[in-house]
Amino acid sequence: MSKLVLIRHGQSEWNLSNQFTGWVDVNLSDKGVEEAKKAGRLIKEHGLKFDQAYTSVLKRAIKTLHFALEESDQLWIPETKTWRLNERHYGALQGLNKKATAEKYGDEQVHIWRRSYDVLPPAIDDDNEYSQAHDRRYSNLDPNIVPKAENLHVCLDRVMPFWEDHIAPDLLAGKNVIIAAHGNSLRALTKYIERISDEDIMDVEMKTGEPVVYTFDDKLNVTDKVKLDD
Ligand SMILES: Cc1ccc(S(=O)(=O)Nc2cc3c(c(O)c2O)C(=O)c2ccccc2C3=O)cc1
Repeated sequence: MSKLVLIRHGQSEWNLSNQFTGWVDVNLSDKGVEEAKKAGRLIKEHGLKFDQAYTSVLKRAIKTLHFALEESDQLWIPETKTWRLNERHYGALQGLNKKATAEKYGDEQVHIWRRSYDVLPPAIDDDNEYSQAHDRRYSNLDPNIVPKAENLHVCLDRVMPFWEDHIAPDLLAGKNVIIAAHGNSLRALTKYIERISDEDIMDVEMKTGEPVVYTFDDKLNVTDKVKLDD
């Protein structure tokens, strides 16, 4: 038996200002810090002990993981960061708020993007202030891998190799794993674990900072799912 805990990062500064964030490395808001610490207290109260942690290469997820592990006295556990757990890349929308998006692209286009699985937003230009084209943390990646925009399908697909190569083997080895990541990268894992359809996953959204605990049998079938809250 093994356990997997998924935590969506606490509220970020751009969640607060309602801007598309994607791969822009914004910080947690004060509320987001409190959400992360509360997640750690809940983990401690439930006696959850981990063997391995995974997170993205974005500070809002990394700091959520660290606050939660510190509150549960587990900052010492092995930790791996990967771009594959990053949030969906919103392309040229990164940095725009709701008003600016509607003004630039129109309500009809926003409605299409909002409900689509396979439609790409416009790609971000390398000279856009919110582009990651020159970001050192991706310099070791094939430039063709670093996205300039992602649809939900592409985002979910680039998460899954990390599940296959790292997370699933840990769980099959009986390890307990904690992952602090983002709304859409966690959707990918939730979709696979719970066998959710392409259509239904559009309506699945995790709350910020609320730990979700999956229990697996030795064949990686889910035997229990619990959301930790007060
Ligand atoms: C920053 C922001 C802009 C628009 C909104 S919304 O109220 O229009 N709701 C909304 C909008 C979108 C989306 C959304 O989920 C949403 O609730 C998207 O998922 C989306 C994905 C790829 C490109 C564009 C979008 C998108 O415009 C919310 C927040």
